[in-house]
Amino acid sequence: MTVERSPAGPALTLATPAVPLLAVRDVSMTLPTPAGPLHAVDRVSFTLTAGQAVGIVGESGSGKSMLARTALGLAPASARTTGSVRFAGRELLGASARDLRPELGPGIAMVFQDPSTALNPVLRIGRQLAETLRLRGGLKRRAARERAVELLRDVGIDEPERRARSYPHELSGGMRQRVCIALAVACDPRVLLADEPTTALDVTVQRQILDLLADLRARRGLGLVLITHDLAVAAGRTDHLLVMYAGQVVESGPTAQVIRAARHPYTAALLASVPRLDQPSHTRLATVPGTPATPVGSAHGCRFAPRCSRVLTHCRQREPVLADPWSHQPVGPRHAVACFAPVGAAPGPGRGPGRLDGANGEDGEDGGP
Ligand SMILES: Nc1ncnc2c1ncn2[C@@H]1O[C@H](COP(=O)(O)OP(=O)(O)OP(=O)(O)O)[C@@H](O)[C@H]1O
Repeated sequence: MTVERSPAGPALTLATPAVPLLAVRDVSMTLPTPAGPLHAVDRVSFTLTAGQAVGIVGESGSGKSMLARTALGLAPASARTTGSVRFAGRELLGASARDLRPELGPGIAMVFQDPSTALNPVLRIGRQLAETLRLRGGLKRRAARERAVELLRDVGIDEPERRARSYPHELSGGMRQRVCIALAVACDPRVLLADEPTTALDVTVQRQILDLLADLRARRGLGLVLITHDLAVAAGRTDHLLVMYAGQVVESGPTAQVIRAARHPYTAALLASVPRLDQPSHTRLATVPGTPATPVGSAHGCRFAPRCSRVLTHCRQREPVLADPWSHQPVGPRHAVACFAPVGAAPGPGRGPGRLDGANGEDGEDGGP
């Protein structure tokens, strides 16, 4: 909290930093499997403020969806969860589904990968929207019908009055996803969690849907959590990035900075696998070598070590913690990495996350997690 002097006189005004809408602190989620406990989410922390977009990226199985579900109190029934998730000041972890409904219903909404499974195939889309508005928004029948059409217009559907009478199968994949987004924002949520919202769509439509999410975020001051396996989707669309590997966040920082100067070898490998416009079309894309780790049972050392090009003996023995590589401070709002040999630093056993070569105060602040 900072104190500012009013220009009109000696009276003081207090300027508080943005209060997080969603504060995820040290959240872990373990699932029982025949091979032992699966640490699907391991000590993850982040915050989201109004109007901010946080991207969660990582390969398939890295724990992105499980993190999102745990944060919403939707982890599988057999899961063991620890940590804290506060939404608008209220603790969500450990609360029953019944207790959560009044908070989550209007407060947090989700958009999923496959719009066709999220819609009822035998109901016209206007009816589906109107039902949601009546049941969850408390609108009367006529007001709900009118609002449904407004919402369709709001998410960029042409001729919304006519389209409201369509069944889901009569719409394109992009239009169906727009309808799902309309359903998600129908009751004015404060947080929108989008889990691979464009993975099932072709590239042009992907861009339109991402533009729509950015537009809704700006107009409604929504906090957006964008989950994707594709760094290119998160780049330029999010303020802060969390890179997940085997259930852990291995790098966290302002998106532009992480993209410009990735410090974790895993992030660097993910970046190398993103196609670039200036690459000749026949260029073979790099892939992250090896297969993703499944965090089952107890393990020693860095989970990425078996696939890492910069691995040290040390990395197989001790687990690196997420820390600010410039200041040796625990994870803060700026760029942090969990690596003993971050990209840009001369590797050396026992140095821990430390000062990086050439690293200085050039990194942007985003006030993020
Ligand atoms: N219901 C479940 N029971 C047991 N293990 C599960 C269950 N759901 C997911 N997992 C495991 O939890 C880990 C994290 O899965 P999660 O779905 O969060 O990954 P992800 O990063 O979202 O990948 P994807 O994009 O493929 O969904 C994986 O090892 C996965 O196999």
